[in-house]
Amino acid sequence: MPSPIEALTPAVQSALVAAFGDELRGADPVLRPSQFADVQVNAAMALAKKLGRKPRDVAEAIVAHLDTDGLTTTAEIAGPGFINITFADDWIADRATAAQADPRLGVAPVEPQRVALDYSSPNVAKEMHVGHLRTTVVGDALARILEFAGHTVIRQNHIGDWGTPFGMLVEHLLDVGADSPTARLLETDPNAFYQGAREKFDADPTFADRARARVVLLQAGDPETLTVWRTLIDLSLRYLNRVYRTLGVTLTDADLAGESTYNDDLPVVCRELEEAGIATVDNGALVVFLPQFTGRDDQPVPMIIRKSDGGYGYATTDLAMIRDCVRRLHVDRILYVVGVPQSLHFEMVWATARRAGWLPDSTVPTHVKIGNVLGADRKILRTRSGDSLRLMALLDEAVVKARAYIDAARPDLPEDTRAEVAHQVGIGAVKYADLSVAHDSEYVFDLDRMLALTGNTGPYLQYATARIRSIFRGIGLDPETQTAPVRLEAPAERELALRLLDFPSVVTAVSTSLEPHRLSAYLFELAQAFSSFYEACPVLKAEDEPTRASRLTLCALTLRTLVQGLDLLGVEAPEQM
Ligand SMILES: NC(=[NH2+])NCCC[C@H](N)C(=O)O
Repeated sequence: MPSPIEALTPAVQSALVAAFGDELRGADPVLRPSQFADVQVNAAMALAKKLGRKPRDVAEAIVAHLDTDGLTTTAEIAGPGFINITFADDWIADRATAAQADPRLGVAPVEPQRVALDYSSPNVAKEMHVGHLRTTVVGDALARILEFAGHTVIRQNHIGDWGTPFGMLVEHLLDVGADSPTARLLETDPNAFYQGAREKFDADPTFADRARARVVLLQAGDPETLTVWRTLIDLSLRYLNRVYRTLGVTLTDADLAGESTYNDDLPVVCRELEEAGIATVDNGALVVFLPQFTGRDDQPVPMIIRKSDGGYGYATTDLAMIRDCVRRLHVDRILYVVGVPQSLHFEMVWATARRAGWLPDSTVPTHVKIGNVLGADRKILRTRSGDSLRLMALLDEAVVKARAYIDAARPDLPEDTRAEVAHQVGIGAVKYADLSVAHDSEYVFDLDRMLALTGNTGPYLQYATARIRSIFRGIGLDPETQTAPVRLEAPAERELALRLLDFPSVVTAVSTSLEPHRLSAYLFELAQAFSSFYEACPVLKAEDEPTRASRLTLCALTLRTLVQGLDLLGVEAPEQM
């Protein structure tokens, strides 16, 4: 279902053609939301210049040829040549009624694409930190939004499960035994397991030698070593999956594509690039030089794909991943939800993949850049001892704080309900805070602000949904079955209905721009419009039955839109709070 502005656009385009001829077919009529009307047409300004006429005359000609077939009531020229347009109440009301009857709230599926989505990607045997919170939460919101829009999403969690530290980790696991309490640390406190291995490595030269020999065995595919390595990964996955379940993200073991997945492809990638003359040996390493990427000295920046010791890095793995995604999965798009600093790395990998013929022009790669999470001192969030903050500890703290709130606000709720609501509110607050700022900007991690019941926060929106549910609970009505026709009289009703009709275009826009914070901003505005409506318009005590029924439909549609919108962000909406 097109938004009001989208519905009006073709009519204004036709008016442009009717007034000024065929060369204006397809021209952008520049429709913008306005504080003076429902929408403003700004096309006259630019057109006047082009046509050598006064903007007001151009605006008058557009209005004279405008036929909106009942969609609008007035089109008035203001100032130098703006056209202020008002939508017809009946049209808005009919659309709102139709949206409430539609399980997809008017969101029409788009032309489906196959999208590979690389997100989360933490390292095995390491605690996830707040940086991973963002790559996980933003990636998961994008997965949900793209799927809802109609695309096929192939989630790819590139866990760091390979590399030199695994010699030491495997050797440590062999020493302590897979059933030991130390091994169980991988599930509960992976950093402690890692530290244990590291300390032995630094203190005990024979252990260090064994660790080095183990790396060689691991890379050679020694079956016994691979079995222990597999156990290490499995134990670590219990930790990762616990974080994912706590966060309520949609990643499962089926989405794992660890770095090790591409081991067999890495030599092939190197050989093919060398044979094609794209990579050359330089000081013993195999490197790709791309003339378009130059450093300060104007010399090309090398991208190393095989180190002089024969080892491989991220560049080679990422090249193998592209090659595989295009060949085997036939993707139209590849999205990488990864930190801002990796930007040049990805540009170089894509350029190399294009030259090698692995990335056709029809496949579009995008780096969804993730900004840093800061502490109150505006430096990267760390513990007092300088370590990166454990994600699980932050999440636990958020839930404890939410629990204190709900215990005080709703002592009437049963204990297990309060525990569940505290979880939904605590986790929802942290996720929403992350999703309400542009993904490439930094933000300060502040639990008190995230948990506030006012402002653009998760709890504010969750509370708005709980409040609407309580209206329906009070009269024993199911909001899903509330489909009485919407009628518009009060300005606040009209304002709310107009906002509701924007949902489909917001979802579609976010699925293209990959900016979940625009959905958050929309939901916040919608909740505010609902608040104004609820203050100005009595619902249960409305003056007559059709008005009451209409207002209940507006309440139900608002509830469904907020809950659906929050769900697309991966934020749960408690039944009560
Ligand atoms: N292609 C990628 N996903 N690269 C990002 C890897 C992130 C790395 N595993 C980390 O935890 O820092």
